[in-house]
Amino acid sequence: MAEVSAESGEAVGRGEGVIAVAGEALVDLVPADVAGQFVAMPGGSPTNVAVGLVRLGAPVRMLARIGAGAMGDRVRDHLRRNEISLDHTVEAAEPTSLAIVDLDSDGVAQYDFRIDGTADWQWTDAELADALEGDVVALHTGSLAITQQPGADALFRLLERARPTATISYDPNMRPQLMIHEQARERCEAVVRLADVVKVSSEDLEWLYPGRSPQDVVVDWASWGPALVAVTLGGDGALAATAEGRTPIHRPGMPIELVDTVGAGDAFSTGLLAGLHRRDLLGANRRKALRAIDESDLDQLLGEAALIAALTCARRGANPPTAAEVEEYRRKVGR
Ligand SMILES: Nc1ncnc2c1ncn2[C@@H]1O[C@H](COP(=O)(O)OP(=O)(O)O)[C@@H](O)[C@H]1O
Ligand SMILES: O=C(O)C[C@@H](O)[C@H](O)C(=O)COP(=O)(O)O
Repeated sequence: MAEVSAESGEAVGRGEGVIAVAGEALVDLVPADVAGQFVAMPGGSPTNVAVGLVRLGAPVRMLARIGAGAMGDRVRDHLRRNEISLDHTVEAAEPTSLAIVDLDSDGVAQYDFRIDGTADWQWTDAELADALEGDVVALHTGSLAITQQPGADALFRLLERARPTATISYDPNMRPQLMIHEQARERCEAVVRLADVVKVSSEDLEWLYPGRSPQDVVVDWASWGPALVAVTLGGDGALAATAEGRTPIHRPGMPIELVDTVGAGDAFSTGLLAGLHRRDLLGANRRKALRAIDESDLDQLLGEAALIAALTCARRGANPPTAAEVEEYRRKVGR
């Protein structure tokens, strides 16, 4: 395990290996300051996680099918600008998916999608053949890419292939308007059973299991195999349960001036994965150590994830902070 600095209480040093992230690379249309206008911002839940990880200094491999035309070019530019290689992406002939964002008066985002026949969901096994070559210690996926057919099954087989060597990380990021409830729940539960780390929002759980409390589901899921299950609760922070623990721990949210919640959940996943990477807790050979994470380390990890999420909520769209921005914020507030 990485050493812990007596000064900050944080793990010092860095884990080895690359975090692979698989899934949609699309364009979010985010409401602009001028009423009725939108700003086109490259996004897609897994893409947001990949960008956030690179900005925090973690080595990333992006597995995405990126569409044709100007929108696809924008997405490719976004990845290049964030120093993410296109080597494991597919330049697809199909169009790029669009997510149209609506914000309520509190800045909480709702999504509408244009995804018919778009590039993201057309994975084949052949396109993913080299996805795990080299030192891949974790594979993160979720959201639409693991539920929308025909590509979702190829991605699921990739998770099965990755499991003997890599930590599997999953964010269901449910989109009810695009999913059939029973099928989505079955797929979600199958991925939870394969995963080591699961991050899910309380909103997703309400849709998946109406009437059940997040506390109840999180303990249940943690008994199915994952070492760590975290449930995000919007401004109320997050809950987390471990495979070994009984009572979930709660980490309150951080007070911020909210601009919008676009990418908040992805930023939380980013914080979790970056923290696990830095603590050298990723990779199948670290599974035992990950399962043994203690309560105070877990609490600290949730705090790091909440900070990344809060800083993302404080600016427009899915625009996660860099390590330097996180440091600057910490210096400012004296933490
Ligand atoms: N109003 C808020 N104030 C501070 N942090 C927030 C706020 N809303 C969300 N967050 C942070 O973002 C995380 C994810 O938000 P949540 O809304 O639960 O997920 P999602 O964006 O996936 O729906 C929360 O756990 C919290 O850390
Ligand atoms: O991939 C999607 O479903 C839409 C994304 O483009 C969007 O940026 C998003 O997923 C944000 O998710 P959140 O982190 O749960 O807010």
